Amino acid sequence: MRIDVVTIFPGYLAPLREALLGRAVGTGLLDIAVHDLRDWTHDVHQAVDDAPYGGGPGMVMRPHVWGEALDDVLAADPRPARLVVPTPAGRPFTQAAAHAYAAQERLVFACGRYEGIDQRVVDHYAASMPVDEISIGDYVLVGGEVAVLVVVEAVARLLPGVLGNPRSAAEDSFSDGLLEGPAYTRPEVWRGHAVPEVLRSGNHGAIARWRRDRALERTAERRPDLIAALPPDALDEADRAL
Ligand SMILES: N#Cc1c(-c2ccc3ccn(Cc4ccncc4)c3c2)n[nH]c1N
Repeated sequence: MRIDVVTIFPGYLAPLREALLGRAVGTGLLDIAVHDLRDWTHDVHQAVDDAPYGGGPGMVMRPHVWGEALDDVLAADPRPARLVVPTPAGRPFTQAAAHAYAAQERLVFACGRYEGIDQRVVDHYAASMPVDEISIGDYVLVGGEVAVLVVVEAVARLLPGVLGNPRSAAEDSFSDGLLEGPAYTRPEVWRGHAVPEVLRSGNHGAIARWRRDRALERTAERRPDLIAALPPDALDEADRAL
C-alpha cells in the first residue's frame, strides 16, 4: 500500500517512521510519502489560507494551492487512490473503515489547518475519485495531522505481515462488535491483586466463557450502543444468561 500525506507541518508525521510503522516501511509493506503543501505556493509569503467568504472567525485554506498539490501527488503513482480528508464534520472513522482502507492500494490524506479546506477541493476530486471526509472523534483538534497518524496506524496494523501475531488484529476490540475484556500477565499476585483463578486453570472452555462474559459486561457498561448494534444472532443463550 502507498500512503501520501499533504500537510503544512510535515514534521507532525515523523512518528510514521517509528516502531511498527517504521518497520512496515522498511520492509516494503508500506510506502509512505509526506509532502509539504507550501511547496506548491508561488508567493513570497507561501500563503495557503485566506479570510472566509461570508465572514466568521479564522481562516480557510485556499483551493488553488490544494488543487496543484493534489494533482501532482495523485499523478505521481498510477494506482487507484482514495482521498481521505480529516475534519470535525466528517463521518466517524471506525474499525470497519480501517478494514476497508486496508484493502485500498493507495490512500492520499489531505491535512487541513485553520478552519479547514475550501469545500470545493473535496467537491472537485469527488467527481473523479472516492473521497471520504472522516472524523476520529467528537472533540476538536487544531488540524488533520493527528487524525492521519491515528488512521494510518489503525490501517497499517491490519496489513498482512505488519503485526507479529496476526491473531491480535483478529481478536481486537470491535472485531466481534464488543470491547476487549481485561488482560493479565505475571506475577500471579501484584500488590495484593491476584490474577482471576480461571485464567490459571488451564480449562480453555472456562477461560473462553470467562473472557466473553467480561467483554459483554464491559461493553454493556461502557458502550451500550455497541450492544444495541449487534446483529440479532450475535448473542447466544449463555451470553443472554449473563
Ligand atoms: N478528524 C478529525 C478531527 C478534527 C480536525 C481535522 C482536521 C482539521 C483541519 C482544521 N481543523 C481545525 C478545526 C476545523 C474546523 N473547526 C474547528 C477546528 C481540523 C480539525 N477535529 N476533531 C476531529 N475529530
